[in-house]
Amino acid sequence: MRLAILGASGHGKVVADTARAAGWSDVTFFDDAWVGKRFVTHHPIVGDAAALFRSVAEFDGVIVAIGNNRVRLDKTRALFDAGAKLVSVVHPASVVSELSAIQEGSVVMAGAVVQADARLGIACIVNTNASVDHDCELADGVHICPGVAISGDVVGGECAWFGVGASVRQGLRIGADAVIGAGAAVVKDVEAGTTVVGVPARPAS
Ligand SMILES: CC(=O)SCCNC(=O)CCNC(=O)[C@H](O)C(C)(C)COP(=O)(O)OP(=O)(O)OC[C@H]1O[C@@H](n2cnc3c(N)ncnc32)[C@H](O)[C@@H]1OP(=O)(O)O
Repeated sequence: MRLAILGASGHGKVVADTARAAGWSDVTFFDDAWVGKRFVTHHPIVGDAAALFRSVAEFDGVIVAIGNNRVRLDKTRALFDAGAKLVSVVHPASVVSELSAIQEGSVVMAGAVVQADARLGIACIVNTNASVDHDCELADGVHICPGVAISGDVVGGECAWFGVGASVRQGLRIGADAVIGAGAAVVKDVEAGTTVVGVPARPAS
């Protein structure tokens, strides 16, 4: 089973490791820095993004491992349009409810938990030891960083970024492109495009 990963960053390294644990036997990277960088750990980088777009048919699965939410989502959509078979990668040591739904191009890292009736769009990241509780709706391109706790019924807008260790009270609406700072405790809705930090979280000055 051949998996192509676009993005040879530290995040890409963890996606590759997660994919291997999930049963992908052959992992190949593409990255625009490939001329000067030929390996991520022992996985080869064989070309740039354009090379992947030319060769999508050669892979059983394709996923984008770029940390920037907008870039990851844009590349994922473009690869879909180019006919790539986008796949989700779920670590076997995560706990994902069979009542949840995770769309293509998303990744769930080791130790993460996704509870019943949670719904995740395309190109989402549920990072190491994060939890997404029941009935959450996360739009395309959301990143839940390591150790984040999202309570039940939370809505995360497109490309919202939940920083490491943040907590979010149940039932809140987090707007598109919002940024939740590391360690924040979110107890009110967050407007689209707003950065909030602190306990309780308030807009960053
Ligand atoms: C596997 C992985 O690595 S996944 C990646 C995980 N990474 C993260 O989760 C990072 C989350 N990012 C953050 O929390 C960032 O600090 C942000 C986005 C909130 C702000 O970043 P920047 O805009 O670069 O802010 P900057 O670092 O310049 O700080 C500006 C001010 O805000 C304060 N501040 C920054 N982040 C926070 C925070 N999380 N909580 C409280 N205060 C903060 C700083 O102390 C600083 O205050 P000062 O002006 O009084 O000195």
